Amino acid sequence: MNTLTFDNSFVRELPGDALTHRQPRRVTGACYSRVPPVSVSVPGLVVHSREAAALIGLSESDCLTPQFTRVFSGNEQLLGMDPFAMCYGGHQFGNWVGQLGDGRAINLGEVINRQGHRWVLQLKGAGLTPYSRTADGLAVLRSSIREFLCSEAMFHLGVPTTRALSLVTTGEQVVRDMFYDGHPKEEPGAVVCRMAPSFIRFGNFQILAVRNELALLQQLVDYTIKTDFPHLGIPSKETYLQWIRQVCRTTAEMVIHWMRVGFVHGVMNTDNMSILGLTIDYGPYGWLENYDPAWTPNTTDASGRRYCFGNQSGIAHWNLVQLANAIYPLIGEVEPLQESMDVYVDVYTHGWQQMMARKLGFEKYEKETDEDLISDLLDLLPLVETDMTLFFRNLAVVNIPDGAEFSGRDDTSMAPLMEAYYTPEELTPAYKEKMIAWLKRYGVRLTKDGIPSDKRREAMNRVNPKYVLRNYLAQLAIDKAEAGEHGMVKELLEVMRHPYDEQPEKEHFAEKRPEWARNRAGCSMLSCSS
Ligand SMILES: Nc1ncnc2c1ncn2[C@@H]1O[C@H](COP(=O)(O)OP(=O)(O)OP(=O)(O)O)[C@@H](O)[C@H]1O
Ligand SMILES: [Mg+2]
Repeated sequence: MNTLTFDNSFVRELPGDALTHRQPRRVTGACYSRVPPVSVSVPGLVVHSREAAALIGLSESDCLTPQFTRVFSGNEQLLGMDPFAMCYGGHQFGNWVGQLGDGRAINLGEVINRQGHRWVLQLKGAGLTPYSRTADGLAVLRSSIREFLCSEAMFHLGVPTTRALSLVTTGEQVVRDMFYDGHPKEEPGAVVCRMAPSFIRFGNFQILAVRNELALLQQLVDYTIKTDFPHLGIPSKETYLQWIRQVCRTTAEMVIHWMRVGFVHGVMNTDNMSILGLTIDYGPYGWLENYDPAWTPNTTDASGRRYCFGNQSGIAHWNLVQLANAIYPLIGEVEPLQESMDVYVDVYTHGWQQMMARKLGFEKYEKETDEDLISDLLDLLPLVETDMTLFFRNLAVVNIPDGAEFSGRDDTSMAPLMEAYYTPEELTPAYKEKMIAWLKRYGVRLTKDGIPSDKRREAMNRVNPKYVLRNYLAQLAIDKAEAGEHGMVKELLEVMRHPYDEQPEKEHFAEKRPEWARNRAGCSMLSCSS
């Protein structure tokens, strides 16, 4: 542990708040406030991620020391740490809300690992900061388990994400009104240590632009380019535009991955958009079970569905426009910024098409055939409750003979897909006919590529996961953990380390949502209360 090397560039190179007390306040002329984590009474390690630990050179045995638990609960600071909370603002649900900031996240320091890579260590739930506004700076076990498991599950799925190093319980109770309906209750408190090369969000730039702190805005942009986009070279107007275009590309790629695996972020406010295109803030997120583009897990968003599955790409674009507006004063011209926004549309459109083609096992997207084939499938899926993950995974085993025309004459061709339907007994002959007709066209398309079935299956299985962090699975692990039993959290982490592999003894974790979970809180409905 004491071998960690820190290089705290953010606090070294950027101006901080002159005040050092913890009380919530408006912080101007600064990018952060120094604030140490609050000590907790009985820290207890629930789980850690060996892959995340390895990124900063920590071994398995390092993670099992009492010091590891002390440090990542906030009870001990290592030499070289210089804790701070960042100042940022944001658009929440489309409205500018002013200063937000790390209200319960505290950055411990920036580790430089043996390969020279920078990893910022950040505790979430570590106590009051100047940015806590009226809240308590804490996090509960329920939401911390969700954050920890999903961060690592996403990493193993190949989705750009912040990482989770550790999850500790604090031994303290935290009061939460889960559905904001006047029923507060005590829940166990917890702290997650996250890691990312940078936790800077769109909102870090926005707050400076809105306040007209333009010199500081430029300083933060220059710092970001120098630290996280060094290949762009010396900051200049042209560099700023290149930078924005790169943020457009990485953001598009991130959302394409979400669409590939069926992830719904749930609260895509501009303060939850990472400048590195990493998925950040695992709050009221959810995994698409039955394919329904209008689905959102976030109860706070139930009426508008702003952040539902099908809107994610459009919202990311809207958020990028807000970022472009924020850096406009450094460019002074609208046109090049507008053109940069087109990069997003371009990268998203083409990337999404290629991604869908790969999900279907094609070598590459062919507009003439695939445009209709894909859109017809996406029209078919919501007609009856169809589990997205199982549908695509099982599509690989639909029997389409190599080289020979796929007949798709009767129901038997659909057999592997039956597992994906929530009420298979209710499939009407008309629906089956439509699906079989689609499968027939799909078969013709596959024959055209001529990839041998086993090769195609392998390729499909590398992009269509078997195991995702189904909402009800996380909830079952939470129920057990709240009763003091952490085994399922660890077991889920293990399963999610190999999401594309068959794990015969873990088949039950690949099953579609059971009926009891359809309307249960935590499984299909989540609030922002965490
Ligand atoms: N319990 C809390 N105490 C203090 N501030 C909070 C708390 N919960 C949320 N906030 C703050 O409210 C704002 C919006 O919250 P949001 O739910 O997006 O973030 P979060 O889950 O706390 O954290 P992050 O985005 O860092 O993952 C942020 O400024 C956040 O720090
Ligand atoms: Mg947030």
